Amino acid sequence: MIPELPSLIKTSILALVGAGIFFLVRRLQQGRQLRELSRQHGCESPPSESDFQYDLFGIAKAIELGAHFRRRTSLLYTNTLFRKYGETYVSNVLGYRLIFTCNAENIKHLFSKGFADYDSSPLRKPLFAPITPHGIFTVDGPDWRKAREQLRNQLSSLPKIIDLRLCERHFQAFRQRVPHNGKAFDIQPCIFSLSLDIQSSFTLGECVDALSFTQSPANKRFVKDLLLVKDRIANDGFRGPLRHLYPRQSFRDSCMRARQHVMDRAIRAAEKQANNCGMQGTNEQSAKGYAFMRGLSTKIDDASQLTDQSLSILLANDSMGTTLSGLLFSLSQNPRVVHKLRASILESIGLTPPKFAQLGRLQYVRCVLHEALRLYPPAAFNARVANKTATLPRGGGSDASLPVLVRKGDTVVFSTWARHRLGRDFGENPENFIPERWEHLSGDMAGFIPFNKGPRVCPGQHYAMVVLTYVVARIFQTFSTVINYNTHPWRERISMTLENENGVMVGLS
Ligand code: HEM
Repeated sequence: MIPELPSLIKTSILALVGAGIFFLVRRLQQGRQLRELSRQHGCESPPSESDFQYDLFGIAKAIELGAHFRRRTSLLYTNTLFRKYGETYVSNVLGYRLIFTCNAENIKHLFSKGFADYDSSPLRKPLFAPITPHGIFTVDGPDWRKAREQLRNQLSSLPKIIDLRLCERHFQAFRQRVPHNGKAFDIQPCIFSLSLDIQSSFTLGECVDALSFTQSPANKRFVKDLLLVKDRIANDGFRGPLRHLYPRQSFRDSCMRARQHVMDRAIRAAEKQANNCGMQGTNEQSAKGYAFMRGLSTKIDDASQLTDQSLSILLANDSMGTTLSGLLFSLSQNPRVVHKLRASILESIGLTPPKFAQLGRLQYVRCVLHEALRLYPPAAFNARVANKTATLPRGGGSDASLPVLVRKGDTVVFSTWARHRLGRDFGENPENFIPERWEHLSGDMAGFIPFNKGPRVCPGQHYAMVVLTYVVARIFQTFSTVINYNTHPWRERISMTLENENGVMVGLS
């Protein structure tokens, strides 16, 4: 029977009041539980951003963050806030509670003891899903452990997986791009192309020829799609929920094409693997050399999963570009270091391209790379979401020495950029490029986190250091001077990694 209108209204009002009371009681209960937990762990609140105390819905703060991202001042802005509020403070962005930290103990906690309490996927999954739905960057828990295990063996045996003859071929292609007689050019895009060529050869077993003057239309399209995808992921990361307001068609198209490009090769690798089954040995090391995808196809027979993991490795590639671009920018302003760097390389190994065993001898190359990774960490920011009520060891109370309660769903944003530049972990003048500081410091030291640490540490760390050492050695065996043509200071451009918005204008002679 259809109830009369007045009784329908009455029922609705009663239901609404009931729901309201239920909601209120639950909030009060949760509040009481949180206060109790806070008391048990000795937690105190960290400072909240006072400039936004009346911004109840976090809209003004979101606009402020967006403006800094567009003006390329996000890193300066957050460092200013760390100086103002201390190493840990809280912001409200569009109703989400964000805890910003650059405190060494808090970051160490996220990497180690507190690792299981925090996830990456709530933030990354919506961003990466169209390109790598089940890639290692996108997943947590058992899926992540499985992906990690699959990658571990493929990135561990360095002399087997790194083909220095191939690196040399790519270096020679890079050399073709350097104008003669120290003429000015923007070295940054060449460096990014060099690392993409190295990385695509390594991952797919075929080069995308980003440095070539005769790149095929298919490779050109693939590189263009990858760039668009990476840019969009970075922009959407900053936009948060507002990303839904922006059209996504071209992003989806690029994801689909880039995935298909890699999928075609994954299918071929999986078929080859199936044909080789039963034959002696594996096909990881074919006549063409090692290819990550072929190696992985001995572990994964599903082409879609193989595509996810291989594309993830390609997306991680820019980090080497950031490191070299930051290094060359710093060197352009430090002729003393360039002179010392070249002399140290020539003294250790002379002018012939280094062999694998010789790379470890290049101590000063290691120092300049560590210094570049410190000042220009490719992952300048990172974030985790609490998957249950958890804590951070520091940031609470008037002197920030007490633990902080982190509620389930809160986001902890940690800044590698700030950790590397504020404070005294690295000795005097932390904002300056001084490779000699690494003659007394270790790359394993607690506050140095370009590759993160703990279970989710970058699995490509050692691979990257070998390849970077080779490239730096070859550049400075070949050239003795870096002429500085930069007329603007370094300015952030946050994509999947970090670039100099103004380019890196140098001459090599
Ligand atoms: C200078 C070069 C590099 C730097 C600074 C770097 C840095 C990082 C950082 C900070 C992470 C952790 C991200 C997070 O937990 O949120 C990471 C993850 C990762 N990196 Fe690298 N990376 C570099 C090069 C590479 C290379 C060359 C490869 C592959 C050959 C690679 C493969 C990966 C993978 C697969 C992950 C995901 C690990 C996981 O989620 O368990 N990286 N990298």
